[in-house]
Amino acid sequence: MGSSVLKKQQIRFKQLDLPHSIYKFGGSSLANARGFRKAARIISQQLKPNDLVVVSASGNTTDWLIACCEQNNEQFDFLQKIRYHHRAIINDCFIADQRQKLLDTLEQHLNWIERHLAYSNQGSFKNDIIAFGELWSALILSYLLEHIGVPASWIDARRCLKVLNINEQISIDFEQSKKYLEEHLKSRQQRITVVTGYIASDGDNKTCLLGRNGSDYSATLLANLTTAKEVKIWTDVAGIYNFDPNLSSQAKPIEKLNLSLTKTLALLGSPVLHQKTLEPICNSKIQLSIGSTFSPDLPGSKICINDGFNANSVVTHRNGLIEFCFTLKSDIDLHRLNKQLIIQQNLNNEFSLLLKHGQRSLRLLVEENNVKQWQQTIQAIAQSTAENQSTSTFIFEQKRVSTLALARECSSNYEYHRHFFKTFIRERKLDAQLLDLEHACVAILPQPEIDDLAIQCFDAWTQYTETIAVFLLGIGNVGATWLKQVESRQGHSFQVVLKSNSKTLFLLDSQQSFDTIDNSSEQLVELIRNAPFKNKVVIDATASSSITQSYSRFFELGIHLISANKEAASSKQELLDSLHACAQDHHCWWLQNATVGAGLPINYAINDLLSCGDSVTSIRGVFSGTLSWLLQTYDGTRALSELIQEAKALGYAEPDPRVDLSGHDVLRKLMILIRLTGQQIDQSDVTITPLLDASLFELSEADFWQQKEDFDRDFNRRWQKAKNEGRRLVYQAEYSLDKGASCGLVEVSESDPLAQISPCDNVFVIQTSWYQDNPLIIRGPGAGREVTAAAVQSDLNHIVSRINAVSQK
Ligand SMILES: Nc1ncnc2c1ncn2[C@@H]1O[C@H](COP(=O)(O)OP(=O)(O)O)[C@@H](O)[C@H]1O
Ligand SMILES: N[C@@H](CC(=O)OP(=O)(O)O)C(=O)O
Repeated sequence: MGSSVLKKQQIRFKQLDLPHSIYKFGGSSLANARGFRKAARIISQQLKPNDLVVVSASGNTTDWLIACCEQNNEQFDFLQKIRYHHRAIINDCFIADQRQKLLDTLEQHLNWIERHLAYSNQGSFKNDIIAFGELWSALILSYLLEHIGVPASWIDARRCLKVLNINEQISIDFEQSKKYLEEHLKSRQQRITVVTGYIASDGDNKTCLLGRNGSDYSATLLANLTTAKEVKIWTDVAGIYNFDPNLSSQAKPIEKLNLSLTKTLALLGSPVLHQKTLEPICNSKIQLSIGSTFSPDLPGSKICINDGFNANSVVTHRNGLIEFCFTLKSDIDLHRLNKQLIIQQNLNNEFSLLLKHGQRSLRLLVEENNVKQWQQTIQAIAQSTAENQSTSTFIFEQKRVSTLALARECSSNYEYHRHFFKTFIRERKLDAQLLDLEHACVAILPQPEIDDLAIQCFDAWTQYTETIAVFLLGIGNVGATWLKQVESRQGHSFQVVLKSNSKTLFLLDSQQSFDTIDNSSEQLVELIRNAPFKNKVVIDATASSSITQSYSRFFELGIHLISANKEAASSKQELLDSLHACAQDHHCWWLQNATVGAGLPINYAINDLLSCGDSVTSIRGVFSGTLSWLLQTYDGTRALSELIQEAKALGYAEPDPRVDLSGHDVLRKLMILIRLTGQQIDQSDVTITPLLDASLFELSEADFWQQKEDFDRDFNRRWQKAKNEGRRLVYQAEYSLDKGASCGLVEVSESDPLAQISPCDNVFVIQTSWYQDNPLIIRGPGAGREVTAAAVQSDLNHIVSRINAVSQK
């Protein structure tokens, strides 16, 4: 079918009043009179004249019609079932003449079926018999619409959906279908048309079926042919859920899902949407959605054809399958076999999955009902390719199985899914074959029915995704120590799911490392975004400014943040304000207790005072644990440079110790505290004097160390002078409302609280309205891996309890 034909037809169609929407009501929606009434109400409220409605056979009618065609003595019981089922609907929906007319028509049709069932060659009428299911639904619904005042008519799709039928292999004849459809559209005169789904006809007007559940396909095909803007599939559940909602009340509908997840679900045999249904809309702008006939106000699911990835996952299973194993005596034509698989999958909406194949063996999963047909197909393929037909005999085994799968929307970030799924199977000691598909982990289990196991899997997955997931960025001093602390305790209500250094990301669970990914890249954010956890917390234990560039993305994605990294908190006021606003807008918490005073509760103390109505008038203190250690340890016996190296080795100093020596680290902490008191400040507002001569900080690190003799000598002189005067050298940070902010090396008396500290201590002297004459003093270790890691943990504890409080609401 040339695409030029399609285009030409579309231009012609534009002159007609084309349908905007096509609604499809499935058998589960139309299973009873209530369902028909609900459908009619939705149509009357939402559709416009010229729109189309596609219907399936009511409830199990198609199954019953197929059963009627089986050669056994239950044929007429099934016919009776069909009779009572439809009579009940007609009697409930209509009165008087309309009722009688429909009952008469039904009876005529049933008589026709009965007569044809008696024929010896009834096989040739099988499709005509099965087609009645859709016909009755169209008839009843169009009458019902008229009955409630909606102008409507119905059409047998065999008059407008034309197929090419070559050796029972059916393909859509777009040209003919458009021609007949156009004729119909011209004549419908502002009425809603109800079209029978699932059925079509070939060039000889013989009835052809579009495969089980094929009415969805009829709807998307009609949308393609008429360039409709939307297709909505109405069923008995409100969209595609993360698990079969009829099996668990905990299953949640997915509002938006992309085509790859939808296709994966179809491949795994989920009944909601079939592969073929998606074909006519794949490269179009047609909006496909799914909603519930019984709760039409619920949002339902939208299939986003061109949309990116979300982090949706679905637990899906399929009972009643047969695993086929063939060992052939000659090579099989795999190309032909694959083609046949696609044909049977696509045209008949049959489930089948080729598990494994060699030249002379293959394993295949198929539906229980189709075993015979597959056996014949494979035998035929094997025989046609064997050089000597007698050698093509094969040994064939079959096993009843079910499949359980965890499908995911994105193809990256599958480790979490895989880890969960493997653990789930392993812990239950299930005898399963595991299969890794691009978008799903699949287990083939030797049981014919696994509903209970699927429910357990869904519950376990829900629990797994609801744990609070922690992503640790930076496994240097603080990060690695925090991790050790976490590992040494048990019973956490969070789970560390990723750790990273500047080059590599590790998923902790599986001990797998990813390819080298730069931390600053959008890839890291994507990885965290797509991780399948409901509550996510990032710990930034890096000293990297590039990570801070991702902060706003984290907040936009609803991810909470703990910063031990001071970069963002001490950045430009304007930037900081926008980050806080972003966190607030997205209901995210951003805690930074570890940025100042290591584990000392300085942030919490100030926040508490402010929240009680106090106000801070001044803060003064020693904020650098490193400088505190250096200045308290220095006694003139060892050179300053030697002590600097030792501080680095002990993990007190920043990776480049000059960040400490320049006073820059103190400046950042001072800014963070001032901002915490509610004041605005930028770097240019702070007077800063480095510990050593300012020119030393303009050198490269190597050149800096070349100057050590000079700076060791200068420092010793200054220290000696203070000592001689009975004073102590401290690196002080100071801020007051009237004098502003500064930091630098000062001499203080022995009785000053800033002098009364041990090496490594920080001290904060805080004056507030209420602590004016006798200031509040917080003193204790202000550097060191353990205490800083504890500060991170303290923030995490706060976030965890807030998340838990919110989820209990
Ligand atoms: N993940 C899922 N989301 C929604 N429905 C599902 C899911 N898995 C299985 N189902 C089942 O699919 C059914 C809808 O498909 P189907 O019976 O073919 O509908 P219809 O008859 O309307 O075409 C639901 O009733 C539900 O039990
Ligand atoms: N009635 C047909 C076609 C169909 O699409 O049905 P449903 O919409 O109920 O899945 C079948 O049962 O296969």
